[in-house]
Amino acid sequence: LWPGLIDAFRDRLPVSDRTPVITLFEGGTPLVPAAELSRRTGCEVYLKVEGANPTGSFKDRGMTMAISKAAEEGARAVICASTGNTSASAAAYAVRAGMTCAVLVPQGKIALGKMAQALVHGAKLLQVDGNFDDCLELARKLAVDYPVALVNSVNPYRIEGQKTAAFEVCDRLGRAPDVHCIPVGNAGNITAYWKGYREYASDCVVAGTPRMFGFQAAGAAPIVNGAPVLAPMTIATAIRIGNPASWALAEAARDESGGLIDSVTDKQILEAYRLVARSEAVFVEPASAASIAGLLKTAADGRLPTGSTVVCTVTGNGLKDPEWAIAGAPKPITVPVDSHAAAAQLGLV
Ligand SMILES: Cc1ncc(COP(=O)(O)O)c(/C=C/C(=O)C(=O)O)c1O
Repeated sequence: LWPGLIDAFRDRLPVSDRTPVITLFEGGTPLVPAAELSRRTGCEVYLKVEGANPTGSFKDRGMTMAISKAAEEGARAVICASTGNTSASAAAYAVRAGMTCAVLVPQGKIALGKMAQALVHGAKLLQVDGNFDDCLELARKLAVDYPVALVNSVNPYRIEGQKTAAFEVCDRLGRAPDVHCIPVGNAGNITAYWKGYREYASDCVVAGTPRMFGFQAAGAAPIVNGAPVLAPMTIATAIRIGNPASWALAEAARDESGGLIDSVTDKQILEAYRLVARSEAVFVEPASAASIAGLLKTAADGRLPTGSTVVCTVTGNGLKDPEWAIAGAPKPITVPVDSHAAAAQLGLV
């Protein structure tokens, strides 16, 4: 039986028997072999399906740690800025801890499923007349001036929780992958994976570390451009971030691992989004498909050596943002209650 993240990796996390364990039994997510992506790239490709976490994204890994440590420190209220998934997760874990939760989201730029989660869990939600970067600046100021604990990925406990995904990949494969593909927004997750891989390698649990391949949306690619993006634009609203809080750490992960950080267009993201659902039966939200789009891009341009073992983290559940699945689908057909009519429409006759 899966004990939840903190108990699964207790000896590798900054917890003690004084740390209350606030958990929704997150982690232990599927590592799904991707036959079609393997065929197309000539590699051995796996998907780390983080949409299978309790609130539907990888954020639960960081939140079980951040909220448990906040509880240990006596916090009664938490705050975060979010493009949606952090707020959904913080709201849920705050309920488990009996804390109040304030979330700051960029006005009109949060997917419906994520907004629903924050609201249904009773978070105090403020829409900020600005983008995510403005929200994070505001959340940081509030956490300094008021008795609320900041649970964004600038909180090191978030990174500690999220690094466990790298442990799970290695435990399941029996080795570190050659390459790990991941979307990059505020850059906490690429930082966390790299930390986890380095820890496993330095403890000789695995022989080596993967090259980290991070991918930003072309309209929100500050690390690729080498400058903040003042008005980030992408349909992948989860990574619509122009000034990542963990910018330097993401570059360190790229450079130390001999990897890369590149961008993919919204068109490439949507193509990957549809491909992975149609061929691997995994429904991810658009931002998550950036890692698949990046896999395909680097395979096509020769930067991904054939025969590599590759893991792509798909970070969020497709149910969070279903509009793009519907927008791209053929219009639904309506038939009378008549089996011949239905058979004809289904091409059975
Ligand atoms: C589905 C999904 N995929 C990728 C990312 C990028 O991860 P980071 O590079 O660690 O930021 C996010 C991030 C979301 C938030 O930053 C937030 O919820 O505020 C996400 O929700």
